[in-house]
Amino acid sequence: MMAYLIKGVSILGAEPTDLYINDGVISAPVENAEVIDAAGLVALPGLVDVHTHLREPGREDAETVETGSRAAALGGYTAVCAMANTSPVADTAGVVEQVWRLGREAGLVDVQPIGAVTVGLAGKQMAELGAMATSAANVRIFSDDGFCVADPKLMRRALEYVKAFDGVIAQHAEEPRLTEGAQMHEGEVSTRLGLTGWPAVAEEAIIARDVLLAEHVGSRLHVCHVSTAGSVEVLRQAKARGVRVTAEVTPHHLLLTDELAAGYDPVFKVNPPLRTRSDVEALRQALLDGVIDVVATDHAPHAVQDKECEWAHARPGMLGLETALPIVLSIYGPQWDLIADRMSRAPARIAGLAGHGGDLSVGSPANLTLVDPAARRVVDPSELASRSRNTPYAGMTLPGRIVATFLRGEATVLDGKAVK
Ligand SMILES: NC(=O)N[C@@H](CC(=O)O)C(=O)O
Ligand SMILES: [Zn+2]
Repeated sequence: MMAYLIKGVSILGAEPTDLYINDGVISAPVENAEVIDAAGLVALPGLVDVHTHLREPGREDAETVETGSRAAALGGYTAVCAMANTSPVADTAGVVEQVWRLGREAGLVDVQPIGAVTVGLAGKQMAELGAMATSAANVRIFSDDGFCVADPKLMRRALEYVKAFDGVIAQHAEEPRLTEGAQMHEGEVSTRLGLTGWPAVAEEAIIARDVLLAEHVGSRLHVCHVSTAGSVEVLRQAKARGVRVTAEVTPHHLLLTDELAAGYDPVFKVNPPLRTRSDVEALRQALLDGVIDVVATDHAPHAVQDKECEWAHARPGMLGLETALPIVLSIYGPQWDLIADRMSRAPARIAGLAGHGGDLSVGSPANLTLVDPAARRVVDPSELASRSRNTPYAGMTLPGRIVATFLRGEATVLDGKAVK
């Protein structure tokens, strides 16, 4: 294994220093280390994504564990949690172990499978959560993401069940009766465009119900892709009462608004939908306050034929892994401690990923990324490592180039390029 000397690097914005990597950990100085000139670069703990869609098994034309892992490493990630809405669904020990194994084989990031809450994501019958938890994949997060666990009794039982192994239910909060036929955020723009709306209350009502359920049974709840100002208020109150709830926001909900639907370009179609400027402002503040714990990408690759079609027929979802850190930097600037917390430490804690989200002290696992905050780059979809092209940021100039990423001391990205 190669030893590295990362020369003159700023750890989380501090005064430049030399960082050694040897034997998989941040080490004391060693001889014969490969020197990386890191003048002007910032070192962060490797980013951790609690919400990634890798599409394998089933839709390898849109993404594979390997291509998604490469996109993640290039985005500065060292671990991603793979959502269960694959085909077949990751609702058994066999499927989660398959995804876990594919992640190991790709070797670019730690791929931590998420297990489905219900069989086939159908919302009727609880999946074998215990078998997934005790499998080699060691599943701790369970989610029907793509669908809401709408049945309150089932949700309650799932919350109770995962308590035994300190698991967490990650809810895609969408009351399905309130979003039938929905195409975009319900508001002025949807009225003007004549598209069926997805009202904010469909999200807020489920979050309100679920924090009460989590409180009642004393379990852990995680709320996926929070998108409205009202949801932030529900979460703020629940946290103030001590409910064990965590929440994520996506880069796109921190930046983009429903006005973008006006061009009918399905690249802007996503679930939950892009909301209004005042929602964006509330989400930005909630991430600062800690009411929202983490930035999660909801990286949702889709094949060309599923995206480049009429708005109504297009699949919802957008790419996220390769642009998440640049988008967050463009919004918050060099608040490195905030970024490290919301994109690495807190997600590692929620997902129970020991070894990630560390403090880069001597002896800790060398999971880290080096960023050049001064570099700017234009997002070119054809240059992305993802197998899909559905980025909403094409043509935008973003700050922050990911120069290198290390997974347990092995370089997965060097000079801005994937090593394998
Ligand atoms: N976010 C999306 O719009 N789509 C996701 C599912 C999801 O996260 O709800 C997908 O799997 O494509
Ligand atoms: Zn979702």
